[in-house]
Amino acid sequence: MSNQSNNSKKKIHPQPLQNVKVVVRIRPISRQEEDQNVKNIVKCHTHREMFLKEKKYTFDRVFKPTASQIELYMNVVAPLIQDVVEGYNCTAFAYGQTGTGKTYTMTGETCRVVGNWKEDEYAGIIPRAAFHIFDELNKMSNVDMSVKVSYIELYNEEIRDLLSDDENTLQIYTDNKGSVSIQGVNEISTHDGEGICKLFQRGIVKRQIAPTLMNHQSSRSHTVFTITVVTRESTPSGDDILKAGKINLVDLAGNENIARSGCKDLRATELANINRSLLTLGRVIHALVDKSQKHVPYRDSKLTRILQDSLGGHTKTVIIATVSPAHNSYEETTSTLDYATRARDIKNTPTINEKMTKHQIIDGLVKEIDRLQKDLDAARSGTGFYVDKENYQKMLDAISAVTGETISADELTARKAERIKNLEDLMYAKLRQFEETVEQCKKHEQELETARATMKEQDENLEQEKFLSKWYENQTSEKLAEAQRFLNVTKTLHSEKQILLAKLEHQFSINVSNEMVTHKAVTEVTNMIDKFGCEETRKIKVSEEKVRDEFKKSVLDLHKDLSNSSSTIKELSEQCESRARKEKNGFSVKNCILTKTNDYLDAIRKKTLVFEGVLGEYEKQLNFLKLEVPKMAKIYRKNTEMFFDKTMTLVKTYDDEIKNDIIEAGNLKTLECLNDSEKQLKTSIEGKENIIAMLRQQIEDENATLYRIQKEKEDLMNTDKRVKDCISERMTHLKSLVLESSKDLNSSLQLPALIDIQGAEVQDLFVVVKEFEDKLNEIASFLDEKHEKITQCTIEEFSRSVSNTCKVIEKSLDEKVNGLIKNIDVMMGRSEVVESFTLFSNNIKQILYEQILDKNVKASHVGDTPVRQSTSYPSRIQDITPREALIEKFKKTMMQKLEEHTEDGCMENDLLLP
Ligand SMILES: Nc1ncnc2c1ncn2[C@@H]1O[C@H](COP(=O)(O)OP(=O)(O)OP(=O)(O)O)[C@@H](O)[C@H]1O
Repeated sequence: MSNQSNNSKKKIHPQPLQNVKVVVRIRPISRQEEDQNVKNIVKCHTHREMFLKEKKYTFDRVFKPTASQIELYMNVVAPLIQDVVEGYNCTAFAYGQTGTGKTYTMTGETCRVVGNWKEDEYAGIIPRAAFHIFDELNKMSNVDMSVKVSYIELYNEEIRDLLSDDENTLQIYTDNKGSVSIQGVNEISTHDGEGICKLFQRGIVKRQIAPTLMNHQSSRSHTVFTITVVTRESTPSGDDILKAGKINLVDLAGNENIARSGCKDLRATELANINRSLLTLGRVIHALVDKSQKHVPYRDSKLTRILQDSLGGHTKTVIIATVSPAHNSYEETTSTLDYATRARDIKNTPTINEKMTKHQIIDGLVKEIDRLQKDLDAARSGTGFYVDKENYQKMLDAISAVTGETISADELTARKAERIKNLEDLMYAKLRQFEETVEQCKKHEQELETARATMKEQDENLEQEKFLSKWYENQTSEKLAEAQRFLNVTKTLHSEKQILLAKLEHQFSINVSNEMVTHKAVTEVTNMIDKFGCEETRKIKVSEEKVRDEFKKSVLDLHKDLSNSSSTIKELSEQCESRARKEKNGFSVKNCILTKTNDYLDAIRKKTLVFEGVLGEYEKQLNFLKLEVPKMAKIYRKNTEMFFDKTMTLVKTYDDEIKNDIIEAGNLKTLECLNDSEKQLKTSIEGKENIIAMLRQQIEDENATLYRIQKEKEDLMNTDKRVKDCISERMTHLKSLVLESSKDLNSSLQLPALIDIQGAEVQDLFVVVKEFEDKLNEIASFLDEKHEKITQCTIEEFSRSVSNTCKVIEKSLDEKVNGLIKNIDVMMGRSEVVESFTLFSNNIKQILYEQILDKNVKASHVGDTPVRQSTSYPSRIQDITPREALIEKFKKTMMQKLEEHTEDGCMENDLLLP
């Protein structure tokens, strides 16, 4: 049975009258028409007005040939879709001459949607509406919905179901409320737009199409594609609001004249039928508009019967009149536009089909059963077909109401006969329906029983749930209070945590920065110590090497000089000795010289010893320094590392006071270390100063000795000079004497000859000899004297030589002494080392103060530290009683109450909740 038969159960709310909406779509000139050089005789004036030649027409909308499918859909059909979902019945049908675009408008070129229905350029109304309906339904929430589709064809005045596999024709019937239904039409449920399109495609292939002269794919039947939407919404009162709306999308076959269409035989019969139904449609429209006509000939054709509700009924209707702009279609276009113009005056009363509650349905069914029961009783009690008198009267009234005519008895009899036939059909249908309904009632009764039992159970459950919910309510408020307490504690802890975190962050940033400062300072100090240690060690090494070389050289030179001196002196002594040997008193001179020389050598040896002693001392000092400097560097390094480690440990603690104390302690410790180092240095410096003083003393002693030696040397030199002068004088004198003596000696050698010869003269000779002897004695004494003088000269010469040698030695010694003094100066450089140490330690102190203490970031005040206090909060969260235990408790309570009530004889079901 069609969904339309259910209309009898629907509650219909009358609505204000609403004119049928009429739009016109002008097709573009086709290629065929272009070839025929047809003239365009249709012009659009505004979007509501158009001209056919000079005649002006006004419609709800006029679509130009260029108007797109989507433009037409959005303006004409889209508003109806919303109405359908609301529960209205709507109809959109295309009417017009064959080949003017009815199928193009309703179906489109491919009878489906490609992509989004709002964007596809070519889809017609039906596929687009299929998707649009689901878009609208999907916007609704908490609504059950069902969408059904039916598709019928009216061909040669016979109705065929395009969605059914059998070829049976279907019957139309009108129910007692005047609603037209098609018996047995297939209504197929679908869940999406795609599903609707598929059904549409399934049906369309069965549609009667044939080529005509006017359209090579001319639709030879009228089709009605119906989408029914039922929504069910539950109200808080428990009733269901049912809304049932539908849209009929009608594609009529084209009106055409047989001659132009070129139809013959079968096609001509087809055309005659098409034209008849369209003619009736025209008459119906005319009758609806013409107030003088009381009878609307819906029944004259099946098309008008199907469209009865859409024309002057409760449906919202839109007519799309399609026209060709070609001059050779002038007559058909005029006819279509005249139709359309007339149709604009048709008035409908659209109503929403809604609100069918369960109770109302049951009431309706009971009444229907009652009525049918009466009919059945009447039929059983008589022969033939009987209808209950009251029902019969209602039928008559209904006929009068529908036709609105006063009819003659014969007419009435004829109509009654037809009506009775219809009623017979209906009766059988109703009987079947009745039986089905009785079955359903039984089923419903059973369901009712089950529902009652379920309700009872649910009541009990409800009590139990009330009990549980009350209990949970109490628990919830307790838990809420507990949670609030926790919340307060958490809030306090959170704010304290924020303060502590801020402090911690602040402290951490200080620590990081201090760590960097300290690290930098320590690195600098360590580098300085390393550099200092290296530099000083290098300096000491250099000076040590230098001094050692100098000393070695000095000592070597000294030894060399001494050996040279010794050999020179030896030589001189030998010379002297040989000379002295020639002289009488030579030994005494030699001894004298040797004694002097030995004295001198002794003095030099002594000096050498002193030098060697100084050198030894100096080496000792050097060795001491060599050991001392790395030790001190080590101590510095150790102290600094110690300080760094301590500072590192300290910066990792958060307590400012402790930190400051420890930093101070660290600084004190460092200072102590520095002081210790300073003291050690001082002691070392003092030691070095003593050594230097001692060395100075030694140098002074050496200087004194040197001075003495110099003095002695000077004395010696003076003596030498004198001896030398004397010797040279004597030598000169002696030489002259020897010369003279030799002269005298030569002359004396001539005397004996003179005696022999001159005897007389012997006396004279003796005298002369005596004189000679005297002279010899004189010469001897003179020679003695001379000898003495010569010895003196030799001594002087020797002294001079010695003096020269001594000068050389002295010069060499001077150089050595100067070298020694220089070396002592180099040694004095140790005081520079000490000074560098002092400077260095001061630098370190400064760095430690400036880099660490001054640059160390002092902690600033970051909020008050939260006061230590005990926070009270529940140490354990009580478990929630399990549901099963609660249900057990509830049951017990119920049993107790029941017993108490039974004892009291009270039957009230007023068990109190806990
Ligand atoms: N607005 C339009 N724009 C473009 N082409 C159109 C338009 N209207 C119709 N046509 C074309 O005109 C031809 C005939 O259209 P259609 O089959 O829809 O006419 P019809 O009115 O349904 O004819 P019939 O009554 O014979 O079935 C088709 O080829 C169609 O593509």
